[in-house]
Amino acid sequence: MSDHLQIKDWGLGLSGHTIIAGPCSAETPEQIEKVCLEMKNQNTVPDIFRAGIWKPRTRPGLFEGIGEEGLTWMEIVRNILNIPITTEVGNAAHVEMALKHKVDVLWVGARTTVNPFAVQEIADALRGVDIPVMVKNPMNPDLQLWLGALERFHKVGINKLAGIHRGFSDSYDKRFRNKPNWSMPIHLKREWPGMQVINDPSHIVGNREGILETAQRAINFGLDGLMIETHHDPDNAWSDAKQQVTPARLKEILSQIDFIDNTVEINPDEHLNDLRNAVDHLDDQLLDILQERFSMIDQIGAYKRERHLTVFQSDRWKYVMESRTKKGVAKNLSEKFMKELLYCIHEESVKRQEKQIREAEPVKKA
Ligand SMILES: O=C(O)C(=O)C[C@]1(C(=O)O)C=C[C@@H](O)C=C1
Repeated sequence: MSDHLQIKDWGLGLSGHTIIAGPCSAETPEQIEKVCLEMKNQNTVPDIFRAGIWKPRTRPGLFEGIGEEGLTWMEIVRNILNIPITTEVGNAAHVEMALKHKVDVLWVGARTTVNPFAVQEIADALRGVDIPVMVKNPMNPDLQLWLGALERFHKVGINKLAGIHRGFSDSYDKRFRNKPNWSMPIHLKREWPGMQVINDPSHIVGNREGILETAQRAINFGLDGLMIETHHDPDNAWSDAKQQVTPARLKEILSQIDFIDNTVEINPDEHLNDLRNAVDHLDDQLLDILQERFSMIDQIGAYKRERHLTVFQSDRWKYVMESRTKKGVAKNLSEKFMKELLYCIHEESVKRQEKQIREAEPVKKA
């Protein structure tokens, strides 16, 4: 997996954070021309121009993309902006058309990433083709599906790869169109060292107002670029009207973001070294304490086995959970963190005790 190429090595002349912008959908040649001219006039030319040609819509009857004809309009982008172009592909026929019209970068949407059959079909259509592919996270926060889709492309020889974090479907949390889960791109980067992830704040927030804040958070976390839907007349866009911004607003957003350089490795000075040494020491203590706790847990496990008691003790667990969470919150630890930590510890405790019971000699009945 290590032989994949980062965005700067895709041969497209890109460096630093990658900015991808353009309309949600290609609508008419005039629309493409207007967006490009406004980008040029505003002096806010992205690194890559995006335009949806085939739109996966949740329900039928909405604008489902202009289709192949829209790809012929990409010449307009090349003439005005002279930058690479990316579009979404959802099946082998889309790939064939995109390649025919010399699209420079492909992306796979969240609805496709969830379906390994569809991803494999696209990957098979790309066997032997040298083109970068960006894979959006699946609709649900399943890291394995995301990784799996990237692996399918890698296996057919695509080595120019990146992920796109566009948030996750969550029908209860109305604050977002697709809720961000910042742990996911970080997990992806941990699992596949060197894998870069672009953030798509437009699909995360689903409106124009929240884009700047979400984009800044993505950069703070160390993501590698932004994909922002941009239209010369967002209110009258044929799809995603609420979340598209004008080129002028794009310019404002990009000028307000503090682009923290994520390629610079920290060269620790004495102060940082001291702090890290202190953390090393504290982590050692944490591990000693955990070792001690699990030794007690094993003793309780032996007791339970002898007395023929179940591993899970709900009243005791409720007390542990509530009392520790309260204490943790008083020590400025978040309730969410406390609950996750305690669930994790409890899960390990019950697994150990159940294993003790399973592996021990059966207790003789008196
Ligand atoms: O108190 C017990 O019975 C334990 O085994 C300890 C412990 C824990 O991890 O704190 C583990 C399992 C039980 O469900 C309740 C609590």
